[in-house]
Amino acid sequence: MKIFADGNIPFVRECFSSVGDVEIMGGREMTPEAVANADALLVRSITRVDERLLSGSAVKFVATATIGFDHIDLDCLDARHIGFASAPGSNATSAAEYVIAALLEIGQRHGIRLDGRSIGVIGVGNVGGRVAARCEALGMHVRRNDPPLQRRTGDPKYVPIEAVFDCDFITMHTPLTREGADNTYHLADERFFSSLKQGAVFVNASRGAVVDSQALKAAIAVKRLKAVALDVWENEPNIDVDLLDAVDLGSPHIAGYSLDGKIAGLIMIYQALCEHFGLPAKFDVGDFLPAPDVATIELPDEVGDEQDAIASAVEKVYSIVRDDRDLRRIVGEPPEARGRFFDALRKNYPVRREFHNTTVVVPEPGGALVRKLLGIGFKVKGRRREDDV
Ligand SMILES: O=C(O)[C@H](O)[C@H](O)COP(=O)(O)O
Repeated sequence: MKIFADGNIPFVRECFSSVGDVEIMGGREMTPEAVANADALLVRSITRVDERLLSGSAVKFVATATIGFDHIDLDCLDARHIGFASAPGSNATSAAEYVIAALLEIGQRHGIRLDGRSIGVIGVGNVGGRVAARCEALGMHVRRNDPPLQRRTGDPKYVPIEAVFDCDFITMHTPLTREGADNTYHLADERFFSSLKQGAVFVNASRGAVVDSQALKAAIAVKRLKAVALDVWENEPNIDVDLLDAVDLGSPHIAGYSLDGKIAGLIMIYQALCEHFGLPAKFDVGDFLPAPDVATIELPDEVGDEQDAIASAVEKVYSIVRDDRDLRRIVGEPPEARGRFFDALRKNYPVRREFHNTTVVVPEPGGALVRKLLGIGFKVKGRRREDDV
């Protein structure tokens, strides 16, 4: 079997060589000619898989090592009887941890206490659900908006979008869809931003085109928004550098880029391919994940301010400030090189591990600080042996 794979899927050769001949290429190099001989295609979000790419090929199976699959034309795959798999939830914890890091960093910069603030989570699937749970653990009042889930479950905890407009924070986690009742293209438009509370904080880690960039820039310019964190952009990799200049935190679509999330995605599509072709799967996540660099963080005896302590623990494991600083170097590049720069930041992204790999050692077990650390995903342990949490 010939498996053509995006080389930015870590360990893709090591893993898939066990079931076929692996040819590695860049996601943007997957042209109809290049993939004509493939039996299986392994892609990421930057490769559009549609009739144009597949016509003339013998591809029997397509997998994307991502949660989102707006880049895949599923009708085309159906019509061609091509099997399909994505990696739902694989990097959801990573994306949720990005949001927590963004909220804490914005909180520190603007002197905002998260405890007691309200946050509207728009889109409550794998990522949004995890964000909501973590925000609640931090003492925030969470309002969940997800019309398809509301219709499916009838659960009153899902509120109409108008009910989140007066939240202190808004965070976007919908898939990108361009048609139907739940169309999310430019969901955050001029009307959306003008309905928000004055001085709201806005985060987008879903897809760039869920937000109308012009409307967002206008909302920042008139100070409707106090702070903005953007991980995703319209027209990636050719992003709007004026918008980058206007936001507090910008990053190159890496919210889901923890090594844990990437390996989980790899294994999900590996197991799906094996199942599709009736082959035994011999690898699991544990075969590729190394020990974490930051296994423990010791808090001092005098912990001081709780939010400062949590922000500092998060910063030691994941520095969103470093991601922001790295992306801002894009403005020093000539305009025609900026897309390559954005792609290169993603390709060479440093190893980042999820919070559950780190144990925070606290002076006293129990209490609000411990509950919050556990709630956002850390392991926690008391300083004395008998103080295990
Ligand atoms: O949809 C997803 O899984 C995420 O947005 C993911 O982080 C996209 O990453 P990439 O396609 O660059 O691997």
